[in-house]
Amino acid sequence: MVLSASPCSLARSSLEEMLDSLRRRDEEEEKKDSPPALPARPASRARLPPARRSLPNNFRVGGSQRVIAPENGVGTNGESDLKENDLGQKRRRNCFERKRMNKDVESPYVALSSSDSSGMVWELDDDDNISYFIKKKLRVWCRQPRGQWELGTIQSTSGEEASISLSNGNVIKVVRSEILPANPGVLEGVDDLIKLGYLNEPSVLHNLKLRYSQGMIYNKAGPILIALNPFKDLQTNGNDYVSAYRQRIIDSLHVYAVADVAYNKMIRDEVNQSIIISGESGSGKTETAKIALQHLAALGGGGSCAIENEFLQINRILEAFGNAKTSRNNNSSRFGKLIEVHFSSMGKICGAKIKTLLLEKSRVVQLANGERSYHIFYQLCAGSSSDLKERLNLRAVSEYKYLVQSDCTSIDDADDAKNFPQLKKALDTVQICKEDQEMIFKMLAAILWLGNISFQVDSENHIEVVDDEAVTSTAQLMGCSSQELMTALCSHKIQSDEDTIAKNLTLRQAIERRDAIAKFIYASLFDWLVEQVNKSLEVGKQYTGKSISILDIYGFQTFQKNSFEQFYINYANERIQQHFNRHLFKLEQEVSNYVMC
Ligand SMILES: Nc1ncnc2c1ncn2[C@@H]1O[C@H](COP(=O)(O)OP(=O)(O)OP(=O)(O)O)[C@@H](O)[C@H]1O
Repeated sequence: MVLSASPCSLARSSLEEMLDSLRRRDEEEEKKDSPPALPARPASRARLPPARRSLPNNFRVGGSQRVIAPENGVGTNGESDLKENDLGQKRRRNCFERKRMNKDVESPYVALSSSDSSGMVWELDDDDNISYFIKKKLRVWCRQPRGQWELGTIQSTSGEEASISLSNGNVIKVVRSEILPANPGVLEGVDDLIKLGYLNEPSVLHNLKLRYSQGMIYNKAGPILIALNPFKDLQTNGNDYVSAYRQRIIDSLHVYAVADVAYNKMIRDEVNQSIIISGESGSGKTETAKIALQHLAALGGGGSCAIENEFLQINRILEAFGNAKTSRNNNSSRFGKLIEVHFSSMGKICGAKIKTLLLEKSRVVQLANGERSYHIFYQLCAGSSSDLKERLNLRAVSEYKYLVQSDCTSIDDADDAKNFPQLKKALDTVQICKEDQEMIFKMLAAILWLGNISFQVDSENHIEVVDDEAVTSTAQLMGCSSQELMTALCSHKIQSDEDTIAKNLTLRQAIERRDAIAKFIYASLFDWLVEQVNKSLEVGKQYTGKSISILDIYGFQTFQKNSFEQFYINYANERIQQHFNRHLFKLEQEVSNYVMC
């Protein structure tokens, strides 16, 4: 999962600014048929990766391959310098491919003559690289047949193959293209990936894994924070930890640092900030967003826990109505959210706004095996009082077709019955009155009963609704007559200039109509709830124009059958990934330019 803080304009949401800027540039791109430019980034204070600083000043870029090499030639440095240069140079090489031999040299660099005014330019030569690695017994990564990477040292080469002695003592043969240079031990477990001399896939994964095994879930990649899901409580959050962090008793990498940077920049530079959280489903985006929000509440809450508590209760509502168990995550957010926290000129929280996007409506009517619908349905069935059950004619989960179409109705470690009264308390906190709460539960029960409505086809191929308890309960909960409901489910009205013609639906169309009504009710209910939450966040607060936004949308998804929803979700993720790539690589490019100047 990746986090980054970036400033945007004052008046508008920073995400809106970012998306607008991307849109504008894409339009230009279409015209020019050239890659879109980057969105605005901080002009100053770009943190220069330390690895760059270790490059000698006399490094030049040679040839069209843009290979960076030392100007002074072979053997001018000692062994350590060579290794250092080696690290600086080869970070962009992908593998030891066969190229050209120069037997006279001691180092992996080979001199090439150049017509450019700077004289000699140096280029890495891969056979010499390998000789150098063999001679110095430097470690390499080699890819195993099943795709995993193993650490070893090259013993010898023969044609396109190399013999690698693995750390467990085995010797294996690997093709050269499957060998990558490994970083020296001194770079093991660096906190910033940019410090790695070789920035290849196994080196990055090894570094993350090593730190993870030592309980360090946070890593940096330049200005980006990489948070790994610990799947357990590491006791690195909470009020005690926040105050220790603020007093600088603890200064290890943390989401708090990202929130701190965003907060300080907003106050100092008076520029709105965004924290963008991206990653695959179950990687910990929502948890990370909560931790960032908790820290912002501590920074801007003026010592009071009220705002923190309010965020907690709002979160409970959003999770009940917007989260569900998926095959990857027992509490997966099935919607995206942008939380805008507003601050006064003194840096105190003076309001917040939640914008939600892309709620997965299809989940209400269609479930994959091992997955559940939205938590609220199970909470309502398990936790409502007998009075409420009677008013809603509510049954057990097992009696509703929408809920039993998957083989999963409960979650380990989650108590639906216990969560329901807590949800009602949260609804009270955001000032949703008892009458409105009753209406919410009525709508949920109506959706469940709607799913139980079935159809039959008569001898003349006419479709009819089976007039049973499902129809009467749905109609009663919706506040209409059974006949009105059955007509709406079976026929389609076409309005002509003079007349209204009723056309009978086919069985498939009727089922789609029924499901569409259920999805529409749920999506409208969700939007209404978010509106109520925002109203409660607005009470007595004044918008000052200063804000920090946290974006948390659910990750990429591919199912056996993908719909327009997946297209939307994956497209949104693509754009965020694109922003991340542009942000990171543009920064790299700037540093390159800086080094070359
Ligand atoms: N920092 C953390 N500390 C402890 N547990 C965590 C942390 N981050 C994630 N988890 C665990 O992993 C689970 C999944 O995390 P989370 O719901 O945040 O993932 P996500 O990336 O938001 O997934 P989705 O995209 O499906 O919503 C959490 O329910 C929690 O059990």
